[in-house]
Amino acid sequence: MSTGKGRERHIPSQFNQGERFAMKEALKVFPTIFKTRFIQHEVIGEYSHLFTVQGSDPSLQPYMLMAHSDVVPAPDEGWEVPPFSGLEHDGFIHGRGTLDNKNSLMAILQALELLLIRNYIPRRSFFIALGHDEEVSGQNGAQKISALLQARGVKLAFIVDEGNFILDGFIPYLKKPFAMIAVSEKGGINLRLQVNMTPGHSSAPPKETSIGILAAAISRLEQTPLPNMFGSGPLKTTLQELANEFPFPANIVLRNLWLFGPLVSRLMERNYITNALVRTTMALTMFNAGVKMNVIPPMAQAIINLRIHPAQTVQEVLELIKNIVADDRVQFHVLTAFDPLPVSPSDHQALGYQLLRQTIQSIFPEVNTIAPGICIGNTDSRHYTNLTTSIYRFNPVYLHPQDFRSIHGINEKISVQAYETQVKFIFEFIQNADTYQEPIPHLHEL
Ligand SMILES: CCCCCCCC/C=C\CCCCCCCC(=O)N[C@@H](CC(N)=O)C(=O)O
Ligand SMILES: [Zn+2]
Ligand SMILES: [Zn+2]
Repeated sequence: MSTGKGRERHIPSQFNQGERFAMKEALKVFPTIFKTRFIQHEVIGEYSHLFTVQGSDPSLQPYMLMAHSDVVPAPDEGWEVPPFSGLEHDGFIHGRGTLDNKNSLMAILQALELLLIRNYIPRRSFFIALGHDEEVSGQNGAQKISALLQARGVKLAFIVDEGNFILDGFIPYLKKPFAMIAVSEKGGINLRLQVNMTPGHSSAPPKETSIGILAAAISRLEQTPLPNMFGSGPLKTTLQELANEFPFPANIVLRNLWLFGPLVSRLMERNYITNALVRTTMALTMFNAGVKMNVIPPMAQAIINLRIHPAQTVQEVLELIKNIVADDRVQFHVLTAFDPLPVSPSDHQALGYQLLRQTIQSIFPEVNTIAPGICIGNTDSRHYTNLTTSIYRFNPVYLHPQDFRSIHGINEKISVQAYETQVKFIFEFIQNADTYQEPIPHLHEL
């Protein structure tokens, strides 16, 4: 495909020592961005940021780069360094948000700053949308930005958001890293289960209390995994793209999933991360009950966080859950719910996907395989399906299983080198997006 190389000059992504130091230390604002006349900055929903970078060729359809500034909580326990210290040591920047997703927010702004310092003027317009409430639904950030852009009549060529990575060490026998660009994401349900009972004196307890009834229901759910849905959704494509990276006979197995699918699906469900690719998962994340040690508890509540496989819907999953619980004393309250997202195009005409592919090959020449896949987590990009059918969830950062465990876990960190490379990737990507190639309209499969 044609690249932005057709432009007058391609700015090489080489940064001097001073810039690299500033990049690492840059917790200041980005002065050049804020004084550039073709960049508009707006604050949306009080704390989210929308940058509109006006390109020189208004005939090219704009795209959007996304990130979010908020993070999940991080109690000090278990952390090597205080989770909000931002301490740098051993070549790593430590802290909550260094992988999810402050690294992307800073890298996007840093890359743009470095381009502007070099008198870069984009040909293709683009937006930078930085949400402040991604971890708690995105309703006041991304959702409002999406509504604003829709009201302005904006349509996007594609979106790039967080969601997947360059994966290294996730699959046994696969020694090489590979890039998985998530072309869809699972659906989600936050479900509250509740049992109410008449309180009383604990010296004469009923046969079962609200806590016992709810705990038994939760135990049945944990002992009854939802069906393995291997074979539907982007996973088969992911594995087939990966086949060449595996030694014999694994490569033959992956090239013949029509025959070996059941074997592969059984192997995938053994590991908690790959299991999340083959089924709808349930996680009991909150349990509240009891008022006093000598009072029969009037109420017990539990929150279950479900991530829905692309082959299922919210309604189907709720039905399955109720059948497993099978106890009329347990009440169900759906707090939030959304179906799995549509699959974005990844063929040779998919502009956003091909630009990611091109830039990955340029910045990470050691990565031989780039495959479409699904994001097992959820992202703010789900709020933008009204503006584009091409949403890609990918951050150009190596991720190992222990790094994955640190996301929403403990000891989240990013190496200085990985952060610099992420800046370099975005620096190149923005220029590559200046191609004259335009997206081909994509109709989602029904
Ligand atoms: C066959 C290849 C194996 C592939 C293994 C997949 C490894 C998992 C890699 C990345 C998943 C990490 C998910 C990060 C994006 C999720 C961002 C997030 O935390 N979102 C929140 C809030 C929300 N938007 O719902 C969430 O709860 O998901
Ligand atoms: Zn997160
Ligand atoms: Zn995130």
